[in-house]
Amino acid sequence: MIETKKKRTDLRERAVLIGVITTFQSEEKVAEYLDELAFLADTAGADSMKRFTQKLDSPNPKTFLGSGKIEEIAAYIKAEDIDLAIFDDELSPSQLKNVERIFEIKVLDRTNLILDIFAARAQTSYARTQVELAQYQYLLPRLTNMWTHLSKQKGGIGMKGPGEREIETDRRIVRDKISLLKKQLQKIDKQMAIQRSNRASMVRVALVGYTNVGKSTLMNLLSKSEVFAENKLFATLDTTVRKVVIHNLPFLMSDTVGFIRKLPTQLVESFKSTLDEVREADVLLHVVDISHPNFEDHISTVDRTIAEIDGREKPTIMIFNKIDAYVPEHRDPDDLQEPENNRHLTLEEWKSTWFARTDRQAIFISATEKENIEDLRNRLYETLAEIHARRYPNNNFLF
Ligand SMILES: Nc1nc2c(ncn2[C@@H]2O[C@H](COP(=O)(O)OP(=O)(O)OP(=O)(O)O)[C@@H](O)[C@H]2O)c(=O)[nH]1
Ligand SMILES: [Mg+2]
Repeated sequence: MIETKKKRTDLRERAVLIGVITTFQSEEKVAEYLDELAFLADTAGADSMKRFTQKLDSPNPKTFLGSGKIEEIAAYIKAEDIDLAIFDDELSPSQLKNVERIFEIKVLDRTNLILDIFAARAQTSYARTQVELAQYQYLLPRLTNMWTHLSKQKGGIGMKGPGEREIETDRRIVRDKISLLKKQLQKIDKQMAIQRSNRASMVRVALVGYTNVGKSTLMNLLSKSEVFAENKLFATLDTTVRKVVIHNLPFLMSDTVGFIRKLPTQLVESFKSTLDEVREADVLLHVVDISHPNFEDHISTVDRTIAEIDGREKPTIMIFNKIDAYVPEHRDPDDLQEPENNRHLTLEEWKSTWFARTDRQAIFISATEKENIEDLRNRLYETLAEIHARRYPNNNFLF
């Protein structure tokens, strides 16, 4: 037989990314979403070979995209030996099936990809159980037509977890599995609640923020411990709690899972217990990567997710991290047009905007360059000492 395709030596999969431009999603926004999708794909172990976008007023009910675009992508997939097509938007189960038939490769959406990364990264049995529950919940409505026509041996991205083993299983078994997992989680939750209540008389602080902003790096810095940090999305899946002492004030600090746009609702649901740390915290430290072009969107995503977890307003300190990497976008001084976004603002301008706000404190730091960390410590001390004194009037930590 003649070898038509070039031999592939690496283990990484080759992916195409697909997004749609609509009245709600400008071309610029879609480009940003696809950047993030490419980062997610990279974290999952796939190289993004090409991006396809289409302007759509409403998605095609059968194939999501129009038939011309579908054919164009299918041709590319064949010619370039692509393993995986990833949509930024969620497809209906039948659209997914139809597109898979035409492309003859795995088709994932953003939710699926995030679930896959979580599955690969879950370390403890608690995290694994949570992810598994989310996967089954995602699988349930798609069970009748998921991947049945694809080779089951192939494996790889999107095939970890229940999808791979139990394609033929009927919904009843999946439902049983879901309720079993829920019971297991409840049991662990109870144990964790007891553990939490044993941590007596200490003020509690939770680090929250978008994924990859530097939460774990900051945790390491403040607690002088070693928490896994790296330039990948969702490096942290399990909440880590450390005792931190600033001057003479001890408190508990927890590092939590990062948030992301369109974090699958199933995941938010099953991670709610992990996020009890957030719910039970006295103060939130909302870490932001100011060097990221979309950091303002990230702030709103995180605020929205926090509101979902716990509606109550909590004292929040905004920590703008990575100031060492912040570069304002160049803007022609003669340009009189209203700028489309705030990316031209200097760091000083950002500071004065945030310092002027009365609802939230803000501080600007670099965790890796250790810039402004003393300020942060002092700020934390002031805020926490006050809470501590109010809550434990007889426990005089000062002397
Ligand atoms: N330039 C720069 N990079 C930083 C800074 N702080 C953290 N990083 C880098 O940002 C990346 C992500 O850091 P993490 O601490 O893992 O981020 P995280 O928020 O815990 O991420 P998840 O656990 O994935 O949600 C790492 O490569 C860090 O080295 C900083 O102040 N400046
Ligand atoms: Mg982390």
